[in-house]
Amino acid sequence: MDEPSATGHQAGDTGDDDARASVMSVIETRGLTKRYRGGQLAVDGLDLTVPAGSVFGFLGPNGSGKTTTIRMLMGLIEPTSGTARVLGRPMPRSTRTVLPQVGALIEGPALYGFLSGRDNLLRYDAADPTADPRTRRTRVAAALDRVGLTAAAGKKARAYSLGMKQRLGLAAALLQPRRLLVLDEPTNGLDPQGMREIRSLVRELASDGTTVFLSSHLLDEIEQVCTHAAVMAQGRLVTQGAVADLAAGARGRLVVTTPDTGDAARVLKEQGVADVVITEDRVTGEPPEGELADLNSALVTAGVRVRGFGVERASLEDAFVALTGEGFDVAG
Ligand SMILES: Nc1ncnc2c1ncn2[C@@H]1O[C@H](COP(=O)(O)OP(=O)(O)OP(=O)(O)O)[C@@H](O)[C@H]1O
Repeated sequence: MDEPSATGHQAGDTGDDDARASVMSVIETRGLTKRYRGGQLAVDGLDLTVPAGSVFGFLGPNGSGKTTTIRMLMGLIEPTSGTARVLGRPMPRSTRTVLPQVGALIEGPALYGFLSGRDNLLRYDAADPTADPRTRRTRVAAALDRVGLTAAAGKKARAYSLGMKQRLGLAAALLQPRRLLVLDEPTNGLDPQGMREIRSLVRELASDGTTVFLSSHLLDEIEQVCTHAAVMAQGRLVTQGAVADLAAGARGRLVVTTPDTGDAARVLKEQGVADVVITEDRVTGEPPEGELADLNSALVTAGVRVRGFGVERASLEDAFVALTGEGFDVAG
């Protein structure tokens, strides 16, 4: 693949196979804040660090400030205070150097319905002053192939399904080699099949070393595709880090499967298990510190017939609840 054509490289700024790039933060913000004119504090003192090569999930309920952050990162709006660096350069000051190296899909792709998918891409590329017209057709064909739209390339875009439109938008973001892809809610409005397609495409892109920053209000989506995540709530960063570490920070629930749920619940409470809940043949609760085998043995000694005993793996949702004391409830 060609190198990005930007000039004035600094250390770790020359490509994905550069070992130095792996230690660089692709996105870094410090105290990033946006207060809209109406007084709404949309983003409040955000310190975000996105490692190179990560698939970074930017998670938060609707209205938590994700789109506002992305718009500041892309130099579309000015922060009220704080700083943002993308690919090591300050934004919005370096927009012209940085943006050619970033593929973005923000708020749905802008497509011409009367043009075919292929012609949309040709036109989009022609509007990019950094794109080489001599390689245009080849690059468009490669991007269509990448997103699985080769067979449908000649169809008018208005005949595309929502998922195909999203994929065409991704193809537009992939017309040139990119070091960073920024996708704002890429699966929003898609059916489960369309969601799966976009997710597997994201995984594939990431396996080539491209850093992917994607926003979502879907916890399980982040768990499925992301290596790292940041969680936003009401404009503030709740937590960030490797997805595995975030979930590991929260303890999973103890689950006992038994026909003797009443007795089991009583024994578990006596043994210090908190928040005991009975659902059908399962009793769950917050495991106490200490040896879990002792709990099992207390159940058996009390004559409780135990079919299953274990601790469920903590999810990102458990972590969110533990950190905010609230459920991860989203509207829409
Ligand atoms: N142009 C604007 N003027 C005033 N307030 C705004 C503007 N854009 C967003 N807001 C407000 O800022 C807050 C954060 O909005 P933002 O769109 O960044 O959140 P989000 O997490 O991206 O949510 P969504 O997924 O719904 O877009 C919300 O309360 C929203 O109403």
